[in-house]
Amino acid sequence: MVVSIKVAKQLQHFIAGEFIASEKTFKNISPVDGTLIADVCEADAATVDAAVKAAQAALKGPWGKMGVQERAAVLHKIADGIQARFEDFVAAEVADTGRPLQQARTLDIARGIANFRTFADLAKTANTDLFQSDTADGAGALNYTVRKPLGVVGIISPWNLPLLLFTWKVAPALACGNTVVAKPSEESPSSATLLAEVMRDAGVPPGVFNLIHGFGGNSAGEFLTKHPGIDALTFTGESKTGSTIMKAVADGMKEVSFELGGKNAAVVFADADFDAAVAGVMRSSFTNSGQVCLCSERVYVERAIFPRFVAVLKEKTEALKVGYPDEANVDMGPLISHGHRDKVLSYYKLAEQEGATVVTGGAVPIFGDIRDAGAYVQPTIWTGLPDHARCVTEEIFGPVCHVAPFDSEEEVIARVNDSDYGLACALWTTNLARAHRVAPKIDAGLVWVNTWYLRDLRTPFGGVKQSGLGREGGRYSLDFYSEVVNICIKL
Ligand SMILES: O=C(O)C(=O)/C=C/C=C/O
Repeated sequence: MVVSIKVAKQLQHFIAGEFIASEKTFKNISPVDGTLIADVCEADAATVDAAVKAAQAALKGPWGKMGVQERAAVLHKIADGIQARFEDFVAAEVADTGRPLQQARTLDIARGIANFRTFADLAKTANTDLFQSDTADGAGALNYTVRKPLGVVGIISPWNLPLLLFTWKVAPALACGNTVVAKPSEESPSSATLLAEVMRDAGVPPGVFNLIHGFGGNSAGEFLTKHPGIDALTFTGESKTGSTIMKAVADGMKEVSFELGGKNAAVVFADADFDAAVAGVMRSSFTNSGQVCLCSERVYVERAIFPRFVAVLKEKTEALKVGYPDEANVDMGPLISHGHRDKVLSYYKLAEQEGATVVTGGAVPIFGDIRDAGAYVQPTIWTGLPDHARCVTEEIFGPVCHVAPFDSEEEVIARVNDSDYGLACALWTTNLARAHRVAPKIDAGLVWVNTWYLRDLRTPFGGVKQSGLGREGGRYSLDFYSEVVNICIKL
């Protein structure tokens, strides 16, 4: 049984505090069984323009005059609103993505609430700089910093963790006094639409939060990116889309924050806690059907434990329960769409052409029921590919990893770093000195040791190289979503 969705059968834009339909619509299809979830309105350039104008107007309204304490209270009211409709948000997220109910509850919706609360409190408590400066005349000067809103922030968020990543940008943008025009992915419009209802009911002034639906190129995403009224743009998604957006905003010199792709590594040393490392690599390879930018698609295992590690990983992977979102103990749902499944299956095929040994998986599970019309794939493990194989260098974004042996720290660090990406890495070792020695040598924005995807929302989050520009999280978000101004007073 697929979880019943509680959003309207037509998902509309939310502009200046009102839900607005548009002529053109597209279909939101369930990845569990291929049925229609809802028709979704597609914003044209005029609709996007109306949204940006509403956001600009709202800056001059009560929101622009609101102090940080009052603004923080509004963000807590939004969090309260999500909490009050928790199961509606779970149903919306699960309907769009087919993910296990349990994950939607403990990760996606819980983090939607946490993101608003975290940035409400950070905005209230974050200090800025003050320097007492010497001057030639001995009287001195004071240099202090103030943070001011950027203005209208354009937000384009992805389908893999819909509410989590949507609110990871909306919350700090609002906390810093901006207004927003936000476009969720066309693959996951439901929870963002519910959030618009919560914003309205929480009394967020009209025009502060505007929601538009649509696609990227030649659709809402492009119209938003190119709109002259946008003062900054934040995007999470594929690296190639990131560079397209960067070109689009270059003329207007807009501030941009990008959290992009990855081809993350997990490194398991022989001195690791074996069971913890297996469990950790299972999580970092198969969570959310591998559809997390932080997932490990490359696993390096010290040679001494390589055969045993692969054997146990195979056994655990074959024990994973792939099924309906609301099945008891389900571990993995489908991919987001048939289109994305075609991409992942093309890599499953490519791997065999590149000479991979398919330890397990590599195909589509046959359920013999309505799920066969969904977008499921088997969790998959490969070995035997060379480091330069496309399946070992290109982001697949599915439940798959390639496991390779290594012999020394120097060797594995070089192999991990030999990538166009640099988002995250997970190291597994019980040797403290090794952990502190190796972690800083990894070219990535995030390095976990003996864990994966443990998140403290105050920390900087973002990637190096093709994995992104800038950092989100804690005061890093406050700095991105503000103009940081230095004021010098001559005493
Ligand atoms: O956990 C977060 O705050 C976050 O940004 C996760 C990003 C995952 C991308 O796929």
